[in-house]
Amino acid sequence: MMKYTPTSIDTEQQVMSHNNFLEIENLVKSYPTPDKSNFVVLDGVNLSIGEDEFISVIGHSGCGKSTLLKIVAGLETATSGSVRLDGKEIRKPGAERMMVFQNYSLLPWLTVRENIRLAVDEVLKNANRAEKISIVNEHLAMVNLTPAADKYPDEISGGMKQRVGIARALAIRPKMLLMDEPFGALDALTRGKLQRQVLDIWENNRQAVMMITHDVDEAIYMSDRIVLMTNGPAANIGEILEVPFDHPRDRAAMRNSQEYFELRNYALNFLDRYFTQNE
Ligand SMILES: Nc1ncnc2c1ncn2[C@@H]1O[C@H](COP(=O)(O)OP(=O)(O)OP(=O)(O)O)[C@@H](O)[C@H]1O
Repeated sequence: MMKYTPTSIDTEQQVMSHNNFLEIENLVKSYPTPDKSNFVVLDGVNLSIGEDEFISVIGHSGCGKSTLLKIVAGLETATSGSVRLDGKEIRKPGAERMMVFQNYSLLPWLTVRENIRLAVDEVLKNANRAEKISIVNEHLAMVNLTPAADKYPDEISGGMKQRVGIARALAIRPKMLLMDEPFGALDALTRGKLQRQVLDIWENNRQAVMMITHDVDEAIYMSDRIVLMTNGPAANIGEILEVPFDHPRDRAAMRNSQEYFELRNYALNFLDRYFTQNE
């Protein structure tokens, strides 16, 4: 039987081998503790992501995945090391990096359309009224929400709310999309549909994506590479797995392949190994 072999286990090599749109170098994040020592969350993370690459980050709870994503978003600052997007050091949030959260974070007093429009107004200050209307309509249609455009968040389902969050992030045309367990709160059926929808959008208009997930199948289906984190504290990148399937992807065909089976087992074994180590 064939066995999945990662193309490169050496993360230093990964930094060199991909086009460096997002570059994370020797990233350390620690928090001061009451006894005046430091709690080290991330300890020397090196990763680079291409401008049209979809990356997933998987690791056990508390290892620092959200912290890593928040530093890239500019919502947290690094203790040391550097994070650059397109050559520019990231120091604060910016419209070129949009975040999609697990808990939707929509404004309940605004309709679906108004939630998207608010972001467009904030960021695309030079667009005129007609352009803004057309951008909002285009992105409503992209996530199949045109019929629900005038509803309020509490009148729509979780899957629909997440589609609003995705449309809102994409409408301001970011260079990079950051997603923190975007499908985590959804039932399996809705999750599958939304994964397909996001992948369709991305396959038609590729951009850099960094997505946190707990789901190995989701990571394989959607991403080009899977970053496996070691357990915290002082977490790091354990391995980076290349996903050997071309886009557009056919989930059923992938699932039936030997390569899928081997990659999936490889990732699950990695996570099991780290889980049992710290039990
Ligand atoms: N502001 C903070 N102050 C102190 N410690 C923090 C702070 N934010 C996060 N941490 C700690 O950093 C570690 C990593 O947290 P983080 O939320 O990044 O993990 P995660 O991998 O995203 O977890 P999960 O999968 O459960 O969401 C945890 O031990 C957490 O308690």
